[in-house]
Amino acid sequence: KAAPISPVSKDMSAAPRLNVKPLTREQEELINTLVYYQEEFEQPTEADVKKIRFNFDGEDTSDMRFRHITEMTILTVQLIVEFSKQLPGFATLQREDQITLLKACSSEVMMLRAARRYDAKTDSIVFGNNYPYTQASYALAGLGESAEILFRFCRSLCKMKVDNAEYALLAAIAIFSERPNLKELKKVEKLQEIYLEALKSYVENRRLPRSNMVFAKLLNILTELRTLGNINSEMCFSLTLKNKRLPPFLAEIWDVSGY
Ligand SMILES: Cc1nc(-c2ccccc2Cl)n(NC(=O)c2ccc3c(c2C)OCCO3)c1C(C)C
Repeated sequence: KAAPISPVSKDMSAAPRLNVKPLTREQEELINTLVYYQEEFEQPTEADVKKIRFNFDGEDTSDMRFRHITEMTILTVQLIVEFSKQLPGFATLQREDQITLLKACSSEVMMLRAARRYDAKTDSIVFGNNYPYTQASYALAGLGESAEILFRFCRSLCKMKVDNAEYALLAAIAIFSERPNLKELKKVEKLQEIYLEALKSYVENRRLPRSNMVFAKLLNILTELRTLGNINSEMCFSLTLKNKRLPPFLAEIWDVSGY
């Protein structure tokens, strides 16, 4: 019985590009696995979202907005953890390194998820409970200037027409990144290399006519994610100065002292 045609190979039915290596079977499998789990852990369940009290009827204060964002973020970070655990190779790492990677990548993958949930028509980010976040609603929650940077990032990825496979691979590459205090750095780098190779092959074999340098632009996104993640850490710290507390789960995963 022939193996089922995986979605990736289906749209590879066009003639292979000139002197471009086709995706290997393993790379196809890897990408399909990632896209599957990206879908699996895309949205919080209805039940979870219901738990987030979201009745802004009456006065809609900055605090209520802020709390709503923190609760949505907790659900989303938990989905990122579940996605990471399914990544081929993740389970081969020591528990300590798994934690190090998850703490460091979570805000970066959050930004990727925000970009993926960005809707150009309404210029808003539609997280889990289908409540659109505009730049204004971010500002209302007290995240004004960082919202500017986030929305610029979302628009640029939207213009690049980053597809599901590329989002999933970018997330995996961000997860398997060199971070301080890793015990098995070489192992993480080796894993990242596999995902980078798969992304390179995937991009080169994508049929849709796209501007060149797509792979380079996708790698550039990874650098941007580092910057965004760092600004998030600065933001976390500044919140403690403004006495805006983060929920313990986020304070712990993002190393906000004094939680
Ligand atoms: C509870 C909570 N949830 C988020 C968040 C919300 C949406 C996407 C990504 C993140 Cl990390 N953030 N972070 C931001 O909203 C945030 C912080 C700094 C940024 C940024 C965002 C979205 O985006 C661009 C660069 O700087 C926070 C706290 C820290 C307020």
